[in-house]
Amino acid sequence: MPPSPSPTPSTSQTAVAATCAAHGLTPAEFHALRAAAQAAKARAYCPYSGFRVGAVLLTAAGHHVAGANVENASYPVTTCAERVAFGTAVVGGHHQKGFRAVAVATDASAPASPCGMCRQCIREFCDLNVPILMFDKDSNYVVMTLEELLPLSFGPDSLGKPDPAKPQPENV
Ligand SMILES: O=c1ccn([C@H]2C[C@H](O)[C@@H](CO)O2)c(=O)[nH]1
Repeated sequence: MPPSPSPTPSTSQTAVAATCAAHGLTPAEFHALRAAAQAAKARAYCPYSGFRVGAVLLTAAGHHVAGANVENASYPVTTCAERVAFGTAVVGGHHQKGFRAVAVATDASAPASPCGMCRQCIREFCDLNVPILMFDKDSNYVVMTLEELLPLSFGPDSLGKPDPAKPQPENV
């Protein structure tokens, strides 16, 4: 069963500790991801929607890779924060060692979850048990795994391809 979509108040340290224990994060990592996603949100280029989104990836090595949504006058050209972050991670050479978490922050009054296209992008680079941390304007949060957000997903294994998250010469 997916966890309740009801957000957990940011002030609940007990809940944060339980969330972290369930997903292999420390509370310090959790709060650092929240702060980094909120900082990335401030960098959004969103003159059309005014809806700021920040996304931060926690790499296996413990680095943060940030993204924010980048809109365009031709609306469909817009790139979501999550996909900006993954593109940056690929250019930085982070993608083949895997990611431990994805954090997303918005100014919405309830935690917003990644769009379908971004869920599929996350699926390309993350294991199904990777936690997606979603923060609202008050730092209340919901955490769900990729598998909970994208059940019965289509990925590299569906094509009979090797897992790109594992270091392999042909993926370099
Ligand atoms: O997962 C999502 C969903 C939407 N957006 C952005 C795209 C657009 O700039 C704005 C409104 O849809 O939010 C993201 O960055 N990530």
